[in-house]
Amino acid sequence: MDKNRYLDLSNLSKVYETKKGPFVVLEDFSLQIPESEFVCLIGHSGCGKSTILSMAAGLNDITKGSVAVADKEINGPGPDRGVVFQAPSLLPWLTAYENVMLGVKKVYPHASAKEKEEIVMHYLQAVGLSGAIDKKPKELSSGMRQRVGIARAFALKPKIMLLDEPLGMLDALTKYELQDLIVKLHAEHKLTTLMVTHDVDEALYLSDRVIMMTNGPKATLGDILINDLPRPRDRQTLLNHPNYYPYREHLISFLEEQEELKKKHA
Ligand SMILES: Nc1ncnc2c1ncn2[C@@H]1O[C@H](COP(=O)(O)OP(=O)(O)OP(=O)(O)O)[C@@H](O)[C@H]1O
Repeated sequence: MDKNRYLDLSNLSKVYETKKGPFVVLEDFSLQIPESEFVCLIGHSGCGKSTILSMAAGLNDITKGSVAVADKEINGPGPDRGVVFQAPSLLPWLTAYENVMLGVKKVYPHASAKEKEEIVMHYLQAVGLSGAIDKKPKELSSGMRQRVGIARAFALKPKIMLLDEPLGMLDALTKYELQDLIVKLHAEHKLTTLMVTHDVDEALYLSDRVIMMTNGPKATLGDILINDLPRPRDRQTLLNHPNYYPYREHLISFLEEQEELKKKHA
């Protein structure tokens, strides 16, 4: 197995059929993510970030190109890929515990009841929810619901984690808490991760590399920032690092350039 292309997105193109005819959102997008790497994907709204993620998740047909996980080409969703969206789709009539258990039962059909319980409790504890396991989604704050979504994804022990703006709808404080949680989980599990975000500071805090996408239509990879800010990271040390602001400036300049191009072509 080639560990340098643990998640291999190869020459991806996506055409959506619309009333006005075919719409080429994405053209020839390639990205290889080595095992354990954390990659953030940034780009202007509508450039196709979620489209890439949903194709990698197997939830959206690939028009051209391929996605492989650990050398195995995917052709649909699978337990090898955990997915967390902006709002977790929890079943409202089940408790936090039962929502996580649902997936665990599917992925570990042969585990004993005690083993399954241990897995569920381990991940609910890891996301700081041991005190709320019996609460239903409507009794939880949006941050807590997202913690359940994260626990559910990790409990399935996927090979790859796909995060589509998981913190996009949270208030600033909750967002910081969950960023810290994601940093902690990544340090512990070293899961190969592809995460979409709009937030350049979040990208610099979490990632090993930041992939910048050009505008659509026909969006593709525009630039890559190698984020070698030292780990383990904490917010304050990062902000004081001499490379923090140059890296941030690099990302913002790219987005500004794309904004200018967008205006020119409007
Ligand atoms: N099912 C669909 N049919 C037609 N067009 C679609 C469909 N899904 C997405 N699109 C269009 O494809 C483009 C890319 O959408 P996508 O959601 O991937 O972008 P994004 O970069 O994730 O945007 P955002 O940052 O706003 O979430 C957008 O113009 C969107 O309107």
